[in-house]
Amino acid sequence: MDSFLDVRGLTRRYGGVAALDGCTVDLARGQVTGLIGPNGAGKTTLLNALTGLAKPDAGSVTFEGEDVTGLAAHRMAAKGVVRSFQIVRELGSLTVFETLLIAPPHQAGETLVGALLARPKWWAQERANAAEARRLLERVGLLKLADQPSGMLSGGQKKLLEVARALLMQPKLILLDEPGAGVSPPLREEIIRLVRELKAEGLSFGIVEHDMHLVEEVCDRVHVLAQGRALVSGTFAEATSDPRVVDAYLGVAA
Ligand SMILES: Nc1ncnc2c1ncn2[C@@H]1O[C@H](COP(=O)(O)OP(=O)(O)OP(=O)(O)O)[C@@H](O)[C@H]1O
Repeated sequence: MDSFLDVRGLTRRYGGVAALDGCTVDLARGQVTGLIGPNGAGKTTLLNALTGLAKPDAGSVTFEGEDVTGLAAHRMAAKGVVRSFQIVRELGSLTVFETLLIAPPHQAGETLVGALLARPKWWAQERANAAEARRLLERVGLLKLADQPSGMLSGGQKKLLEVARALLMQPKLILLDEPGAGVSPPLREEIIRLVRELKAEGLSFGIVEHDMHLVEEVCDRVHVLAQGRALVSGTFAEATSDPRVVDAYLGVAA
């Protein structure tokens, strides 16, 4: 089988809490994989561990056959694994265009603040990225808002801008943390359309999401996480009809 992203026995502890506890999941090339599960299941920690923001205590991550366990964010991004970063409120006075350009995390730093501190480097990259940034804003339907302060964007428009920022890094795999959260229904449909379109072009996705409509619409497969590990994997229909999953969501001890 084509090996894309394979997570084996990943463990990450915070004090006495095992946020990930021997988590084994795989994300397939060219597919949208949902990472779902009740609050505190370890979904965000998994995204963080895959993108250098949480160092695993045990286990392994392999991407395209190469061991990438614990690599820093910029190194994962260079390999083609990129996660979306929330647009922080303090940068709301920057225009949409500037916000897109200031945030190529694999280049200038892992955070927006890091990107700001690395300004000279950023200016050089800005010129190279400007044309591509315009193209991507058009792609996600935000070009008409390019000169507006990004703080004025709605929740859904911010999510679209986050996807554009991830795309600027020319990834193979995009990891999205709750793309449907705080998004109005029309823009949620727009995000669903965009993810499907990008998948058709060969991009792969891993999506952490509580909005089951969005998961059902875009995910080829889902892994249901509970208590730091994968409980059930399969299609959305298979997973959500599994009694163990129902129990996990209802808070019944596994
Ligand atoms: N930085 C941290 N420090 C301490 N505990 C943490 C930290 N990050 C996560 N945890 C704990 O690890 C567990 C898993 O958290 P995580 O955020 O990964 O779950 P989640 O599935 O993303 O939850 P949600 O759906 O509510 O966002 C929780 O018990 C959480 O309190």
